[in-house]
Amino acid sequence: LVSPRTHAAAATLPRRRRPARATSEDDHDECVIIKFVTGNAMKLREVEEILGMNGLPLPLEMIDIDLDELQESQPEKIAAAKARLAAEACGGPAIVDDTSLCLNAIGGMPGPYIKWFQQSKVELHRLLTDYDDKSAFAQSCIAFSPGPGAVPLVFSGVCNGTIVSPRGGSGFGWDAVFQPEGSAETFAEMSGEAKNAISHRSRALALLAQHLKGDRDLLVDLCLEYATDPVFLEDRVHYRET
Ligand SMILES: O=P(O)(O)OP(=O)(O)OP(=O)(O)OC[C@H]1O[C@@H](n2cnc3c(O)ncnc32)[C@H](O)[C@@H]1O
Ligand SMILES: [Mg+2]
Repeated sequence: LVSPRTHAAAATLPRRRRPARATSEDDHDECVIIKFVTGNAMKLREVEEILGMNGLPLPLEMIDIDLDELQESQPEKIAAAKARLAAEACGGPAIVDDTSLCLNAIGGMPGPYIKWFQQSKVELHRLLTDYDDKSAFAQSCIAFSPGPGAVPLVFSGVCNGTIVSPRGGSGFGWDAVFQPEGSAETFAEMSGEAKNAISHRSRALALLAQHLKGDRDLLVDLCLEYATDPVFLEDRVHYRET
């Protein structure tokens, strides 16, 4: 983490020394809450399970907003655009996840368009009927924005696997047709803990947590400098009980 407004260039900038804080300022730190923004309750649950109580150096609050999503083939760009919107909607630091499922035999499609495939009820395993190559990978792009107007940072986690006929009753989305490499079970046949131990999402969140744990004071400064009066999208927002 580096000085506000330039954090994307982290590697090239000297680290800022933070002055000693008065008690009232320390209290102010407690106001910095990072919002995890998603419209998907199942994704939300996994993120809570993966990060647990102490996964990040600042409190994380889940907020249910179904953000508009950029249509774009590069998932990192989609996640970054989503994080920008999320930070604007919350008026403060925000984290989002954008997930792709890429089938290698058909050039990585549907990739980030997987949500629309799911909604159209296309049976994913049938897409590969004419292909020997059933391999696929799931990718989670987790983007963090310290506040409105900031350049988000994106962390990517990948889980390789195979597309199979649907098996298993737990999980969500395409979990029943994705069998991760090295496992005899699909994600939907595994326990939540087993999925979280190897999933695309947990890999991306581990990178995020590793990045944010560096210097808590600097992270607080960064978030406070971007903080503005909250601009809530009143008609689309409701809080989730945490
Ligand atoms: O509000 P957001 O966070 O965007 O939630 P979403 O459901 O729109 O999620 P995505 O835009 O990332 O779309 C990914 C699609 O893949 C599904 N999905 C995401 N993560 C998954 C996972 O770990 N296992 C199975 N399906 C998943 C999800 O239900 C969507 O249909
Ligand atoms: Mg989405």
